[in-house]
Amino acid sequence: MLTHSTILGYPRIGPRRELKRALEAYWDGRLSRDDFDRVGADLRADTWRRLAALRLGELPANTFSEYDHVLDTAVLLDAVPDRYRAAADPYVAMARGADGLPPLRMTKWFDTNYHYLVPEIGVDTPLRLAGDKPIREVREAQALGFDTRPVVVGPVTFLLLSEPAPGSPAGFSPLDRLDDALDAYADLLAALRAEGVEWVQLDEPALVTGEGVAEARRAYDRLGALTDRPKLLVASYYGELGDALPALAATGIEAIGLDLVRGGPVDPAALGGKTLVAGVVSGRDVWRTDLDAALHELSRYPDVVVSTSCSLLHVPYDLDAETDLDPALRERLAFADQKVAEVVALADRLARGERGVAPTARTAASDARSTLDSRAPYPERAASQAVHLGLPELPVTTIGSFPQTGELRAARAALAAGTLDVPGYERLIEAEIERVIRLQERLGIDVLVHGEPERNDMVQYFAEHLDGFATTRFGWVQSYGSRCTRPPIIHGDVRRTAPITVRWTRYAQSLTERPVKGMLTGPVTIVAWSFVRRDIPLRDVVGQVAEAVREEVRDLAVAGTSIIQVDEPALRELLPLRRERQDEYLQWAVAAYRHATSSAGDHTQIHTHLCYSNASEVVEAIDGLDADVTTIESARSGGRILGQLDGFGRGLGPGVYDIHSPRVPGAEEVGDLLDAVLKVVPAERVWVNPDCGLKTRTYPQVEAALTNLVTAARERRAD
Ligand SMILES: Nc1nc2c(c(=O)[nH]1)N[C@@H](CNc1ccc(C(=O)N[C@@H](CCC(=O)N[C@@H](CCC(=O)N[C@@H](CCC(=O)O)C(=O)O)C(=O)O)C(=O)O)cc1)CN2
Ligand code: MET
Ligand SMILES: [Zn+2]
Repeated sequence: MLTHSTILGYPRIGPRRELKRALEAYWDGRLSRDDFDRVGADLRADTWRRLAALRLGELPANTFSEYDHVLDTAVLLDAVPDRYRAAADPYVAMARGADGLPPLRMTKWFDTNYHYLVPEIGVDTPLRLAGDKPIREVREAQALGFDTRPVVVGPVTFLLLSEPAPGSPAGFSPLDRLDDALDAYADLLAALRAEGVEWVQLDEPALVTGEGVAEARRAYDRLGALTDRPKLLVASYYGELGDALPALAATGIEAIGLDLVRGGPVDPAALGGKTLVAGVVSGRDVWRTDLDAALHELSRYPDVVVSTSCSLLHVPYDLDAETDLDPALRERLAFADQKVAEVVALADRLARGERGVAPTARTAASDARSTLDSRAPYPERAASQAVHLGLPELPVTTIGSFPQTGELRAARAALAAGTLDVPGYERLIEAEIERVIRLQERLGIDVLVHGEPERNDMVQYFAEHLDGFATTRFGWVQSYGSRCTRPPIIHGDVRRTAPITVRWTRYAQSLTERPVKGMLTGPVTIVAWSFVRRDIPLRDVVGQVAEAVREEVRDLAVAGTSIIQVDEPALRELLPLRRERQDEYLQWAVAAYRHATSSAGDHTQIHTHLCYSNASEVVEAIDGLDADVTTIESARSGGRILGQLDGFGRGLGPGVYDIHSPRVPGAEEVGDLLDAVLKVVPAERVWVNPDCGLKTRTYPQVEAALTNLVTAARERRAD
């Protein structure tokens, strides 16, 4: 049997973002491959030592990644599209693109703010054991004296998250290749057994969506029946297994991981005698666990290992680093290391025969805010906006942010350290806004932005200016590759006490005759990218934030802002993973957005922006937002969203520049994407814009790319 405590995974970016810095230095050629590898090895060693020091029973391995664990799995299985194989570093080329080669598509990992690279699987994509990363990590741990349980994305989830390679026959699905994948997994299991590995964890979070149940049965019947293999833990998380639980329980695997925080309790008999790896400590929030309630739940199962509900990838490392937090709030919090300590404490108490107490029922009843829709129907608004704005056909705009330069970040750090005063900081921000305005005028952009230089992050910035939020100094969580965020903590009622953005928008507008878009983050996104209080329903928290955004929209409009963009890139993120719960969510999420924007008059043009959203799943809801203009990610997915937007009756800007790659698209490439848009959407409603904000890019890249956007738009206007 397993020892009695474990975790499904641990953060990997480093407590001070060591991996981020090393990655960026390695990509820039400032760090050698050897030195980069050493940073990774140190992070892995520190992780195992830390977990052992916290007295965790069973340590995971292969939780590290140089970019993304789904990409790691594709490389492990040799599922590398041919076009990348000749690149100097195929892994980096798939992640970030290389000369002339766009990267793989990137999208959200389930309902989290983590993003993975989407593998492409075709009828004859290789699926064979070609790599040895899990084996290397196991050996590395052994050399340090630790026996570990390697964690690998499971075959069903891997294939469900993949997309058909371009040119696949109609009706082909990557899951059709399950048997080939299982051959490779069988080889991997044999190889790990040969290393003396006792347990392997195969992650199958995709099963909580209700898909892949029959395939999971087939996969684990087959892997379970192998004789030359370690014991198998199949881990599910982010929800309940539903029908997949009896399917797994009927196979020959040894243990099942359940998310008991999100999934709720199961009948112990349903486990078919397997060990339960019981996820009772939440990996999705920063709240302390109710240990008595968790113990009560744990004591229902005969053969149990205490665990986290999912990997700790989504929470910061260590609360002890946050010395500035209000002590009353700190008492309620637990980051990764505190959660590990909770798991260990629970295992100790369980071993002593403690049984805990049932939790008291939570209060629920939601008093959803009703929308005060005051805007006229779109055609009327559009007419009044057209007169007011006088824009050319195919107007060119950007999504909001311009490059966040090292000087800006350093200035913010200096402001926080007290070595730069507020007026000095504000002068710097104004200078940056002026630079951004002049640049856009020079490039011939039609609707300008102020560039968001004053914002550390589009959510954290608003959190810092609203009551009810706390923010952290070191609470970094990986979003993708080297990019991280510090999710704010919503711990009380949210309220706006003063205007937040009006000053900067007004300043930007004072510099130019062209319209400057006001720029706000929407209520769903602010909540989705924060850690949320649990004592009131989510929709009520979103309702409070919507009210705050509504006040800001009103103040911007009163200040004369003629276009206001309210971003909702996370609209799909909070979408329940199971279909049957999705409609209700979409209804209140859309209502919150409409409430937030309802304080604008009809002549104020409302824009919204979505990205990474697999927007196809929420097209109707996007329509329901009723924004006058919607800018949406499209370039990186080859414009796939276009097929679904023909019914969309308002302004539309499918991105024609993939800003997530350092690659600059030529005017012709941009023109081709634009032509594809013009085939589906009438020209008078098409906008020309990048996929997302430009904050992660450099000025030379941005200048070159936007020049090409303007060129492509002007050529088509002339036609
Ligand atoms: N919250 C959130 N989620 C999102 C997005 C987003 O924009 N925000 N976009 C999508 C993609 N995800 C992204 C997530 C992060 C970043 C990003 O660029 N993050 C920055 C950090 C942004 C930030 O908080 N910056 C702070 C702190 C910067 C910093 O590193 N400061 C230095 C000190 C300053 C120096 O000398 O450089 C330090 O702390 O060590 C600031 O500007 O003030 C990064 O990883 O580098 C981009 C996209 C989806 N999810
Ligand atoms: C992740 S969506 C980003 C929207 C934001 N306005 C920006 O341009 O950065
Ligand atoms: Zn975006």
